[in-house]
Amino acid sequence: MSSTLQTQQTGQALWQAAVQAGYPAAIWRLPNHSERELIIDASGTVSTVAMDFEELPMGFAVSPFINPDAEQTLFLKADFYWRFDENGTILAAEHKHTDKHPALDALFHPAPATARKETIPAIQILGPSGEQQAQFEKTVAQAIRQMERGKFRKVVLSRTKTIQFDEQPDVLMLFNRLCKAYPNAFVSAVYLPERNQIWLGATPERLVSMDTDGIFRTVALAGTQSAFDSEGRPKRPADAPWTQKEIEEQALVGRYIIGCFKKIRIREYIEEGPRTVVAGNLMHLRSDYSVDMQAVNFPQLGTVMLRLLHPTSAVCGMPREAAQEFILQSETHDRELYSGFLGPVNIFRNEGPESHLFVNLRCMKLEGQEGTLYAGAGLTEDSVPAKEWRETELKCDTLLSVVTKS
Ligand SMILES: C=C(O[C@@H]1C=C(C(=O)O)C=C[C@H]1O)C(=O)O
Repeated sequence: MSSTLQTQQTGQALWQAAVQAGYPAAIWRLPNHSERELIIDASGTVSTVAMDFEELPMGFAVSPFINPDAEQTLFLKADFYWRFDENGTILAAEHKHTDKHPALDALFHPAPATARKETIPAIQILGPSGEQQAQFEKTVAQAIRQMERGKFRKVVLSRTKTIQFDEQPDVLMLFNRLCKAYPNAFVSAVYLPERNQIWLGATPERLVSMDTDGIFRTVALAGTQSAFDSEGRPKRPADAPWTQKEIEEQALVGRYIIGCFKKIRIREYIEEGPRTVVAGNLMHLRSDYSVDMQAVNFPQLGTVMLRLLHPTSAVCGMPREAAQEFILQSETHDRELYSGFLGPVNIFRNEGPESHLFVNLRCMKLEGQEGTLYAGAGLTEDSVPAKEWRETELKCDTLLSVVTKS
């Protein structure tokens, strides 16, 4: 490890160097943490792996929505790893390669980082059109009819919103703004050179976490309302009114998780909630589940549960197969990595490795100057099409308000 590197590089310069040289890179900040972590895969390509926490090295996983048994998961190896504090001071660094690696030239002697643009480039909203809104609402009505006929009980329908930046946005600046705006979200930016994409997001939904103490965690998150009242004042979470539709919708996600525990005969889980949680401009209902993996003597619990859980009924529906079929038939866009999962795997912190996978929500795919925002809404028999559209608008705003405000 080079000492020059430790003192002179900043997250900004390293990220820029990786992107300019075409090396896969991921930067993230865990919920309620201040440290940022950055990895670079020096192979230059992202591999496709089966998600197995016991087998995988230290890295960052990214999964598409469609990923049966999590066997087609993209994986960025942590050939280079740094941890920074809020001000960019390096707290820890770990490198698998020596000074001979060609990646080093690009990373450690980068072209001077272009001056930080303090202002965000202007954007134009390219879509959706009124026609797309009408189409979305028509599909909601179709889903309601199918649910009335008993085809499925819940389905999550999504849509996109396309924006065009007037010039290339500074991704690290947007990342830092998201970290500041949403302290309790998982904030990340992932550069995938083969796809020529950067995915940026601030998600409120944990899918599978395992900390150094061997505690497994997951959540049931659903139900959405604005975090502000009609006069724009923040609502008190404890006073948030939830309708029967939303309570039922969240309960379905919880039941699905408990069903997964039952399948593998885990009875010793702790369930807390549901309670109202704030996620930026929104509020949701959330129940938390945890299992002490040592106490149940089940070290593979994370891997097994991930395969059973994804995609949960928070992003797909229930029963899963029928809901997924409806999504694939009715949505007019490819979800790609939206509503998949992403996060650090086997990152060594303190005493041992930790893994934290989140559902890829409140995210934007950036291709050059074009950004695609994704948002979905959980539909049940009691859904009202116009309200579901409004909900997806609010979900797009979580990211949009941060990437456009100057
Ligand atoms: C599907 C999304 O969010 C999910 C759906 C929710 C809902 O239907 O109320 C709430 C939180 C998330 O589990 C999204 O943000 O795109």
